Amino acid sequence: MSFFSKLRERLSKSSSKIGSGLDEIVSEAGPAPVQPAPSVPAPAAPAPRPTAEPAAERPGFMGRIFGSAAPAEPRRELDDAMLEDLEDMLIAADMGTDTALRVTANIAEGRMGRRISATELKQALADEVTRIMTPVARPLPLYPKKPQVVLVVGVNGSGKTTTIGKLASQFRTAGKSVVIAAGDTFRAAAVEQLQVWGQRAGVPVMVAPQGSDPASLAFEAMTRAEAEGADLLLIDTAGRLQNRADLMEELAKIVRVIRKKDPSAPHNTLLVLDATTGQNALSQVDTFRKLADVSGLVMTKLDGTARGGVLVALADRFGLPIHAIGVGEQIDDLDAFDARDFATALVGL
Ligand SMILES: Nc1nc2c(ncn2[C@@H]2O[C@H](COP(=O)(O)OP(=O)(O)OP(=O)(O)O)[C@@H](O)[C@H]2O)c(=O)[nH]1
Repeated sequence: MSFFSKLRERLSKSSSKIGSGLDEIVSEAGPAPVQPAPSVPAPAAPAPRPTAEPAAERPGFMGRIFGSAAPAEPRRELDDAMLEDLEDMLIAADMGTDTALRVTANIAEGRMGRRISATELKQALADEVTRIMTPVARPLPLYPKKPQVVLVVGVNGSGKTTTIGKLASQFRTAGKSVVIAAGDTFRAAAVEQLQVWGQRAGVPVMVAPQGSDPASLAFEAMTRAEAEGADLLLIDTAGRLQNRADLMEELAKIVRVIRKKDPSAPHNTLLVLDATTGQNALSQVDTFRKLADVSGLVMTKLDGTARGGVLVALADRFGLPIHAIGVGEQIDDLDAFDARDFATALVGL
């Protein structure tokens, strides 16, 4: 199955919320406007011929020639009330107030007073989402630097381990050599999980005794990656946010230590976000940008949530590159982020 088909299928909670929201908004229209009465009296209608079919269902002349046309879609005049409904629906779909307002205003431009269908509205929304997201849809940049050091940050449970496993596997498939460092040394379960992913991906995972200093593990991993001429070093980190000062110090120390080996490292700092947290993802970006020099985002768990609209809010507010999205727990359920594919799937087109 192509990733786009998977995305369409797995984004269905978000897309059915948005898609059916737009259908409802349009169907809330009152009766179609009354046509002005013809100035010339119409000729008396011929007496209806007895027929099994109601006359209204008979196809017109063009329909008889080209085959029967689909029933016309309901339409609603785009006015202030409809825009307000649209804005509320976008906010409910986790796009955030500012983004919802901007998107609504852009959709209104040039369309006020026109009677539009749900399909036209979906198309207009997909265009707006694509416009916002195109500048941030950038795959993880790869540098000739060996090893390219990728620091992976994010709160516990956001999907860091899984993302590292999936990335490692994809890089391996692309012929790159990879080393993983299990930098959350406090959580034995996290280390074990990373080892399982490493096995699946065929990538060595460097671990340290529970509770030991993650920075010294990072240094050892850097030494090994250099010695082996590895293309990439992926470093997992702890995600405890209860004590930000500790976490900040831990991350800063990892960076200090790897810079002893390569002053330009880390080359990427990926923040992994869980789509099911909705608007909370915005405050996580704020927090992690203060803790680390976040260079790009990965959004996981877009399957199984109706809150996928938050990715639009993130793109609009921060403009940070979105490198990849996750739509499941399997190794091939992560792929580069494509703005048009995402927008189309999100609105249910
Ligand atoms: N449905 C779904 N589940 C995912 C996705 N990505 C990760 N998960 C699941 O989310 C859970 C947490 O993922 P982890 O990769 O362990 O998250 P973490 O950030 O490393 O968390 P810690 O190990 O607690 O630090 C696991 O059960 C994963 O299988 C995704 O894209 N979709």
